[in-house]
Amino acid sequence: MYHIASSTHLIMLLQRQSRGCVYSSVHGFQQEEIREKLQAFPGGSIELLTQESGLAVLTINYPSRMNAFSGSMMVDLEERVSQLEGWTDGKGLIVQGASGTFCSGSDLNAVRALSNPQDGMKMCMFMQNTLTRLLRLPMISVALVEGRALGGGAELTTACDFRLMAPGSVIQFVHKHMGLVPGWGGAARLVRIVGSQNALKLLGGAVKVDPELALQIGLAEEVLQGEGTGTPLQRAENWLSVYTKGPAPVIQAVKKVVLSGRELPLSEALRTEKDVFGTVWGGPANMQALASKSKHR
Ligand SMILES: CCCC(=O)SCCNC(=O)CCNC(=O)[C@H](O)C(C)(C)COP(=O)(O)OP(=O)(O)OC[C@H]1O[C@@H](n2cnc3c(N)ncnc32)[C@H](O)[C@@H]1OP(=O)(O)O
Repeated sequence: MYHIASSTHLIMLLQRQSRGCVYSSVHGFQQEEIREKLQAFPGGSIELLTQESGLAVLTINYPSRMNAFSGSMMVDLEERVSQLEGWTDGKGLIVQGASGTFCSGSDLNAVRALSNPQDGMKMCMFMQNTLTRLLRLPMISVALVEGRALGGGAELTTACDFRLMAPGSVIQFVHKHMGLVPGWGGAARLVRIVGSQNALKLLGGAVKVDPELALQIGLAEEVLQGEGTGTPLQRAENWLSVYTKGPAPVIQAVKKVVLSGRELPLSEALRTEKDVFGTVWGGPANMQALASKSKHR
């Protein structure tokens, strides 16, 4: 029998779908098994700070290894993403590295220990799931790149909606030099950001992308200039606040309609847009705007 779902039910369904992982047990992926393996390579942490303003800061924290991802940090990241998925007041997210550098990719000590193809594939599925969920969070996300974003670190930047680069910073897909290709979803996302020609150049040449080149090819949105106007994090917060000003349900709706436009075939994206529209139409922000007879001059 066919049931017409209530709009709340439908939205919950959509939310679950949009949070959806790429891999599940159907693909031979056992989350608990790989979590256990990854936990055997400890070090560093992923810190999450949520603010009343609706902005959160996620920090990759392993300075003694240039913020490389240990196994336990991969597990940490998955847990922080789960926390953010449940944060109803969230509007914006900044992903940064500790101590003035972004992330130097996976911890080479863990990579060496997990170098057999089966373990490599499991780690790859785990990180693809996490980074897909990060990109699909119902908030606008920014990677704040200071210092270097190398290998998996470069891939992580592509799991954010925007990239802001500090002067002198570098994004480099060094995988070719390691005899690898991206495996955390970085190639698929990069093609969508800069196009296949540019992606081929960046991956094939393991090109060091400085802020100027990043702006030119559309990898970065802005270079955070302006010594004396606050820390790079404050400047990134200022930049993001322009897009997150307003009530959380409206900002989250903005992200959802853009996300569905980006990821779904047109007919499906249109239907999703209609459903998301239904959540804000006649809502508190809409009623308030109508009552105040606002003009947009
Ligand atoms: C699908 C994922 C694919 C991947 O991510 S593969 C990994 C790709 N990343 C790399 O190959 C980065 C290798 N590291 C480097 O090139 C350099 O360390 C880097 C980041 C340019 C920094 O150079 P320097 O400023 O000269 O500093 P340094 O080399 O002395 O590094 C400081 C300490 O950090 C360590 N480190 C940096 N990146 C690491 C990593 N990815 N895994 C494990 N340890 C890493 C480095 O070994 C050094 O430690 P220590 O002081 O010698 O004990």
